[in-house]
Amino acid sequence: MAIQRNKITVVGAGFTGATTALMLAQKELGDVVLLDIPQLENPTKGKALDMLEASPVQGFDANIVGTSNYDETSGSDIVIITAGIARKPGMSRDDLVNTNAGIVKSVCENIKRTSPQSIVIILSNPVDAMTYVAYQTLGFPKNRVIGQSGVLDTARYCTFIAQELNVSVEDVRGFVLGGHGDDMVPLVRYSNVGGIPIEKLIPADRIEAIVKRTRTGGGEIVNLLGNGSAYYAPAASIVQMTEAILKDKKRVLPSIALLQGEYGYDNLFMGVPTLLGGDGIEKVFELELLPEEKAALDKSAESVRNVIKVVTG
Ligand SMILES: NC(=O)c1ccc[n+]([C@@H]2O[C@H](COP(=O)([O-])OP(=O)(O)OC[C@H]3O[C@@H](n4cnc5c(N)ncnc54)[C@H](O)[C@@H]3O)[C@@H](O)[C@H]2O)c1
Ligand SMILES: O=C(O)C[C@H](O)C(=O)O
Repeated sequence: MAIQRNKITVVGAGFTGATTALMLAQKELGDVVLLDIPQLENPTKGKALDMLEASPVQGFDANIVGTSNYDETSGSDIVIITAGIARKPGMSRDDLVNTNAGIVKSVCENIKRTSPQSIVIILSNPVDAMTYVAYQTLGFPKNRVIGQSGVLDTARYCTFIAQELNVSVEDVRGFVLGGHGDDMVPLVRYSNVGGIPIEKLIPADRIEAIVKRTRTGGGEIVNLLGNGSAYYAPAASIVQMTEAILKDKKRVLPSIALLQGEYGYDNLFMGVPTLLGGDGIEKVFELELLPEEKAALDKSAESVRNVIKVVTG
């Protein structure tokens, strides 16, 4: 009996999109359709074919095609949106809002038509506001419209903690709440190494430095690259979320979710701990926060609201 593979569409075949497509195929999470604009159809086909030709060497069974035609994406289980412009040194993610809102809206109009049952994961920046735009345009239930930021921000945070203590990254646990901007909230109190709270292991001034570096982690890479933004860790983050959904793993991962009263916010998309499984965001975990943690989250929420206002008028 033939088992049908999952179908995953990646919109935007640039740095993050192409890297994501390759990682998805390498993990055999499904067949991948990589889509970019018609002017880039041949390079998109070329990237997909090049990836496919790596499959006999690496031993993965997954088809990968490039296209600019949404009909080829139809019936996708998951759609990942990486389309849009990336920032350059000196820019904030919010500077991308007008251009990327137009792009995300047009992409979502097509997805709504061709993959109406899909779960959509948004990467394009400023990602909290772009997830809002996607939700408005798609008209899908909130569990099927998910933004990626927290897995990446948490990965950076955990990398820096592991480096600080010279321990395995596998033993570091923590998470980052809030918007994907410089006032995101790494939750120090909930972070541990092998179960030991990091506050018992790292001096306060060093923790503060790690929190600061996490908040500006995207900018650090932008400044080093000079002409674009991070893509390896962002792609790995999207792939982890996709795997959690396609394998119904019920992972507890931070995602950008629509908040309707949780944490005291209404009608706001922002990063919170979620349960990711076959239905997308199956639950938002609400934690009790100390007054200073809530104040930091309020500040981050305010920044997200201000960007959303730009797109809602
Ligand atoms: N949320 C996150 O954590 C995170 C992480 C990394 C990157 N990003 C964001 O992801 C986006 C992409 O980054 P990148 O490094 O891949 O940029 P990139 O410039 O390498 O690729 C973007 C691609 O999108 C394509 N595109 C533009 N308009 C399109 C449309 N209407 N339909 C289909 N494709 C279209 C472009 O042709 C290009 O190939 C940026 O906005 C970036 O800021 C977010
Ligand atoms: O920093 C950026 O502009 C890209 C992305 O949001 C990141 O955090 O790497």
